[in-house]
Amino acid sequence: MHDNDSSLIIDSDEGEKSANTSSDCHKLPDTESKSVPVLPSQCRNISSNMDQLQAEKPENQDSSLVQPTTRRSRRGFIPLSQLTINPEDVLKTRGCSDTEKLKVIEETEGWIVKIKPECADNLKASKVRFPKHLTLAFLGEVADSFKYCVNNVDTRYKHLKRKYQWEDTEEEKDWFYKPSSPVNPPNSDGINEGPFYPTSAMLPDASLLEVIRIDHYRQMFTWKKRHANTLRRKAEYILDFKRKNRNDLYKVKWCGLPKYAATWVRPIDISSFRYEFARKVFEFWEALKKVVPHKKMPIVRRSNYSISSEYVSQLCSEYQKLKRESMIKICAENPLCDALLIENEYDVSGSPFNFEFISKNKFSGTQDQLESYEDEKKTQKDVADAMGYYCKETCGECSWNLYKEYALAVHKSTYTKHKHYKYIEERDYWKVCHPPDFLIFECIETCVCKKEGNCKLDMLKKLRDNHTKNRFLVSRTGDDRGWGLTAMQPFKQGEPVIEIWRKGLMYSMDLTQNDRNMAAYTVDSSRMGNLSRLINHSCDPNLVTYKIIKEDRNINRPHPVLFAARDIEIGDELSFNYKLTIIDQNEGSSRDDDNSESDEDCITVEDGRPFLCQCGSKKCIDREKHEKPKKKNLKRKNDSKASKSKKPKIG
Ligand SMILES: C[S@@+](CC[C@H](N)C(=O)[O-])C[C@H]1O[C@@H](n2cnc3c(N)ncnc32)[C@H](O)[C@@H]1O
Repeated sequence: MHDNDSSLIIDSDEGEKSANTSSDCHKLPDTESKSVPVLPSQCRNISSNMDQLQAEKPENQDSSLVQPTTRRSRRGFIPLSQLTINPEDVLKTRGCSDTEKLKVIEETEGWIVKIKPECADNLKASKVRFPKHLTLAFLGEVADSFKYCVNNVDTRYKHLKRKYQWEDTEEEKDWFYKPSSPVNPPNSDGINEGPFYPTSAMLPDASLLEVIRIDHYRQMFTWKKRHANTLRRKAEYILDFKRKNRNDLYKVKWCGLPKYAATWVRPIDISSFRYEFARKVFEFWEALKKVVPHKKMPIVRRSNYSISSEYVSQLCSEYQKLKRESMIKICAENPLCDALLIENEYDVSGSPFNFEFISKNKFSGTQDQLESYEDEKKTQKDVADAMGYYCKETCGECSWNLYKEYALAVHKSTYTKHKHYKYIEERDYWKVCHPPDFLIFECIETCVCKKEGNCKLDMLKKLRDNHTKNRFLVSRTGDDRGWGLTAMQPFKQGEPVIEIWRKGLMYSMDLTQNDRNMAAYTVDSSRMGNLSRLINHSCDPNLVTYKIIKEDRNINRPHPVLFAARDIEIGDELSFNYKLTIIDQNEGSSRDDDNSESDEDCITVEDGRPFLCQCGSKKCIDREKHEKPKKKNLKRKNDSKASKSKKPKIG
């Protein structure tokens, strides 16, 4: 291990300081041409440099355990990477002598101490007091040598509190003592091997906000900038580079941590995954070459250098592209890979999958209701069969007949022979070809075209058959909208994208069309659903909802399907219009924000819309509300100036 203690301090503010003082800081070799920009060939030197460093590391060093040492840093504390925490000692220092009972501590992730849930009560009984900020994060205050960490955490906590204006709540005081259950069951030795205790299980009665906050703290402490270099985390990619007094610093985005947790490190301080890091450095220079003009690349003889922010943001989007491409490649190369792609570069909130993932609608009513639903379905189908609503000679016959009935009955419009899908020859695909407020009737098994295998009107079936082939990325939006769904393949305008099983805040969508006498049916994905549940609202959406009628030929049981409203590229966030409606309670009138579709399935929330829209589109209904107050002030100022200037002169 590198024994220069000042090398510990590598963060955005202090990295520079340490770089100045350190004598063996990493720098690119000066031996080559002095005016040559730093190019990938030289990056290989970095990697060989790091190989050397790796070799210097004692073999038996297990970085998952903090090692004992007597060496103290110049600042008077022991570098965390050189500390050992002996759980029993810790307990002794806290006056807990019954070590058999209190098998308390698992040491993980550098310096975070996890307390086994069953011990929490014992600790409570033995009156061990933990500072509040530590209890929040489920840390233990373990030894005096950790004091500085505690102070650090304290400062961090105060900062966060100020930043997010968090207030203490009553429950917070109690959080530490709440029993928890680990993720994995104990192994044969009775030891819990779960990687982490999920906050929701740990705090079953905590509100969602509290759970998020605790998770946030826990994560914060795992990536503390000061110790980023000792964390056992892989570098995901390098975001930025600067040279300060001939010392090179790289800004690293760590795997599993948000972008804002990126830290400045010197390669020499990277204690884990060095080879990986060297590769990332190499990739960084490769990517940088693509965006920074040759003239502006850092030259070796310059002792100070930083990349202009314009190039850094270009580099980030380049990385994003590369990352997504590699995700797609991984999926394509592995035909069995039915994994969900999840990406969160913005914060530390956990998985969005707090619902049961299902691939078919489930009926949530009682057995009686289910039976009557099945009976109704059967009757409808029998009626449809008897009426001959299936293709007898040509594909599309069934849909024309059904459409005729529907158009005349519901829309009272004149019927013209109708086609649901149109073949676009030049681009070789079938697209939907009528407005979304009409139902689509698809061919069924009784149809002759189905029997002969030349049906062209069964898009929903194709969508279902292909549902694993359509690739999506679940991604954090980076604003208050939470998670969203991103296309990982292009879709052409009019193509079906995904079957929808939820709508709006309530994650539900009413299906009933026009028969007020029939029981209403709703697709509700609050507890179960598919990926469509994660699609956000937009006032200028790239998806549009169509309703498709299949086997039972029942217009009150359509399958909502999202079709591409325009061409969608890889990386575009998917969105559709929730048709948010405000009911004006005083006047009893409703305002529909989108008149293009019928208002049968609008979300109507009596005291206003369920959320302020943050879709960011030019057509956003809440755009004005998000505009910076500065502008308004400016406007007000201008107005008042104008009104002053307009004042008629008296006399
Ligand atoms: C069906 S969920 C969509 C997935 C959701 N973003 C998540 O993380 O679970 C609908 C919720 O997402 C949020 N949301 C969706 N679109 C939004 C928008 N345009 N502006 C603000 N919030 C939005 C709202 O909180 C809404 O209740």
